Amino acid sequence: MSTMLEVSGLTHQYGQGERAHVAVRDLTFTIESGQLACIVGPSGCGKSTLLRCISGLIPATGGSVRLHGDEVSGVPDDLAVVFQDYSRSLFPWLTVAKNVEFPLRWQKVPKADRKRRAEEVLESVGLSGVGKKYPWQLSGGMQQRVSIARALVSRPALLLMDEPFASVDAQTRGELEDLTRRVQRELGSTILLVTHDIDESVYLADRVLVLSKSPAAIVADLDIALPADRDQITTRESEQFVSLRSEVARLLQSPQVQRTGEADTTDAAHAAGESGDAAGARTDAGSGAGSDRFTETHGTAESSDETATARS
Ligand SMILES: Nc1ncnc2c1ncn2[C@@H]1O[C@H](COP(=O)(O)OP(=O)(O)OP(=O)(O)O)[C@@H](O)[C@H]1O
Repeated sequence: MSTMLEVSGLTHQYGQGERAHVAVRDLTFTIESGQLACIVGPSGCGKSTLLRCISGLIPATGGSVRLHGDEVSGVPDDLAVVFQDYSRSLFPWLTVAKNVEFPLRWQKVPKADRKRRAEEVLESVGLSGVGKKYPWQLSGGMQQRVSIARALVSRPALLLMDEPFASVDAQTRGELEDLTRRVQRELGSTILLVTHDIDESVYLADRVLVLSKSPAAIVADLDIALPADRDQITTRESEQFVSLRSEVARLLQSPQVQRTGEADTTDAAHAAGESGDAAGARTDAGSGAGSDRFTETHGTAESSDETATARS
């Protein structure tokens, strides 16, 4: 496997002087080509800032980001981002097909190719036949599928996903998780996905990076050695899965993660205010309560050394 993304000593500071706030400090990691990696960390720790720096939307104030060897200094052509808020990222005045084609117009791909590729990618996300509709005529889950299709249509070298399923109901969320894994395997995409949801990170990923409170530092880098074929019921029931989610939950409650030199009270209040998702059964990285609930319910938090390898 070749290295797709190389993040070295990445630091981002918002503002200057007394108003300066260091959101991420000295982060170093690599993502291999074809990997699906998830980032979890407490609310406000700097996950979105990290993705914005990787995508070139904001400049790093220290360190560097390289995409297949090239230093990122603006938004690279072969990088795509899926955001949580699909309603704000799709163009309501364009049909679904035109929304999906949009990045190809930018790349000056001929019209017939654009149409064919948009149809293909819509089919791969289970939306063939809706190309002529407008986004606002679709359900939230379908709109997020359109966003994913639009991100994939240009065959990006790296797909960044920032809490992509946080605004849909629990059942749709499961469907979109499965869609992401299927598409990633079929296309061999490299994906870096940020989530608050510990269960989701373990279910989706080949690898989970656990971040500390702001300014974010990498506390653990876990291999998720679950079988490639995953199923919302049997995988989540498996001992290996339960053990891994315990491992991540424990890490998120560890002093290493909770310790914070610079996080302000707003961050702490924000973290405490998070209360898991509508399903009520997930464990939320932004909520100590979620982890307690897990411990009470499942009480089998054994060492997961067999299934998780801490790389750092
Ligand atoms: N534009 C900005 N100007 C100043 N500070 C900012 C800005 N954007 C984010 N921050 C601060 O940087 C820190 C990290 O924010 P960021 O949104 O990256 O965290 P996050 O981990 O993605 O949060 P959440 O999990 O709640 O989405 C927070 O303390 C936040 O208040």
